[in-house]
Amino acid sequence: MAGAHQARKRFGQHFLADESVVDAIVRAIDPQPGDAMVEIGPGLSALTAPLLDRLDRLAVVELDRDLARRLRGRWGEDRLRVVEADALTVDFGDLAPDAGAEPAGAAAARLRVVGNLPYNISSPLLFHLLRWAGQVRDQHFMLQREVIDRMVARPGDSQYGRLSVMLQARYRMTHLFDVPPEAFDPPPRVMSAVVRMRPLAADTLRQPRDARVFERLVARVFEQRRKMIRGSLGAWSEWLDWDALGVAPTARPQELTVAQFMDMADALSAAGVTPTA
Ligand SMILES: C[S@@+](CC[C@H](N)C(=O)[O-])C[C@H]1O[C@@H](n2cnc3c(N)ncnc32)[C@H](O)[C@@H]1O
Repeated sequence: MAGAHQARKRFGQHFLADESVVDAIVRAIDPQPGDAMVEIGPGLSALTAPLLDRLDRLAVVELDRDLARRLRGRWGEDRLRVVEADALTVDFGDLAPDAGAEPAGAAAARLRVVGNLPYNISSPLLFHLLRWAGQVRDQHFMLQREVIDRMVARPGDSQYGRLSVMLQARYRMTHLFDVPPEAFDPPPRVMSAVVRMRPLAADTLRQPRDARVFERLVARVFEQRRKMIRGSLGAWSEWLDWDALGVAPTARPQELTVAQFMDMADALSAAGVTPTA
């Protein structure tokens, strides 16, 4: 399957080799001709080719220079825009294939992001992509099963943490199906799965007063996940009226809901606390 290309471990290269899994992912994505879609890590085009069979155009972000060259040689620029870059540094708002052809923001608001992601950067990439959550229609990703368990974990679950809270504040996520190591060449050591992420509808989405305070608060308490939140918050805890919040200062972070984290962050912002304080 990998042909003449030698899979590079440092780029997390595990190429999909099972056609039935490719079909299942493409069916889940359900690409339509006019979609503004971006694929991260196209590799040897296991997903790219069937996506392009259905789309007018596609943009891809690939870090491996050899793979980027192969992709350019296979499709014309009018169909496939190859961005040779580290997805962690890419401005996805600029990438929608027909961005610029429509009024500002309109194309980006339809952005669909897909990919069999490099597992070594999956969490930072998910955090990076959060910046465009307001412009995204949906995201479909193959990830390590363990990462998807963390994304969809609920308060009280052992996997519930920073990733769960930050993503659930913006997205509704569905674990679609598992994919075994044998579906890849070379096979990874872990189980994989496919997740669908759809931004929360406007009537359920809550924006924190200061997104940076919310981010800092969540990061801070989960840095010491076994500690009571009052202890992890240090001086910040003095600004909080625990009774009014309905939160026990002795609670551990994995017991709190996304809404409770938002309430705490908003109380801190209202008190004038800054993310660096
Ligand atoms: C797991 S492979 C998937 C390849 C292909 N989509 C498939 O399903 O067979 C991950 C791909 O992401 C690329 N990649 C790794 N790190 C990257 C990064 N930081 N930015 C963009 N692409 C990256 C790798 O070169 C590889 O092509």
